[in-house]
Amino acid sequence: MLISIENVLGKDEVARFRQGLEAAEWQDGLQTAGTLASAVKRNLQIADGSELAMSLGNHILRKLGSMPEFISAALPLRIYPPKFNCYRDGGTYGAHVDSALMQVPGTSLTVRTDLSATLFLSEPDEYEGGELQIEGPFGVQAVKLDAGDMVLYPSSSLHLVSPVTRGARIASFFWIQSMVQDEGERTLLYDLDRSIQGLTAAGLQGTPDLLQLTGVYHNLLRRWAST
Ligand SMILES: O=C(O)CCC(=O)C(=O)O
Ligand SMILES: [Fe+2]
Repeated sequence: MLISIENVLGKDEVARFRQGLEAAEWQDGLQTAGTLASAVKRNLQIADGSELAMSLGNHILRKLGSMPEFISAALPLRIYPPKFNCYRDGGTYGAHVDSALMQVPGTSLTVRTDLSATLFLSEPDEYEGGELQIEGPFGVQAVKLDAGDMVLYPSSSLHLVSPVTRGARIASFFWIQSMVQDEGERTLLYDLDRSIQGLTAAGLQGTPDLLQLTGVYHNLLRRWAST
């Protein structure tokens, strides 16, 4: 399942991020590419653990923590500290699958990558190309969102970023270990939660049917979640 979440950052926050990032030191993304990725990765990144990456990353995590749609879709257990990348001058990231396990630098913590996220920090008209193309059960989906919006997709998907032939594409990207490892189970829980939220908004709160549906949600979560 591929989910776009709008307005993770407002336009003023995006502008503040961009100011910081444009003045920052960027390094060759190859420095952190695994053997599989290094043949296809051509971009720039901010150093992991830099003060800027940490402070912007923490801001993103705080925002996401208060977003019911993100919590419902990801059921996050652990989140890899957000990283920042930039593609320009033909920069691209060819087809790859993200590594299954990522150790958080400077810690002994390992994140199993269940979900991958890209939070766009450039507006689509600022650059040519740079679509995130994600392979799914119904073919390839090309994603290019407004600045401040984020896409979530299963880390098991083959994906690529097409070459940026004009301007620059700046983004934050990171991985999430979900309490529900199985993509199919997580999708069912997300769909069920959306229905419950919809029925609640329609004024059915407190009715026996909605209570029962809410019970089913929690009982499935109890079965499928690990903490
Ligand atoms: O830049 C993006 O949108 C995705 C980056 C990516 O796929 C990766 O770093 O593994
Ligand atoms: Fe990737």
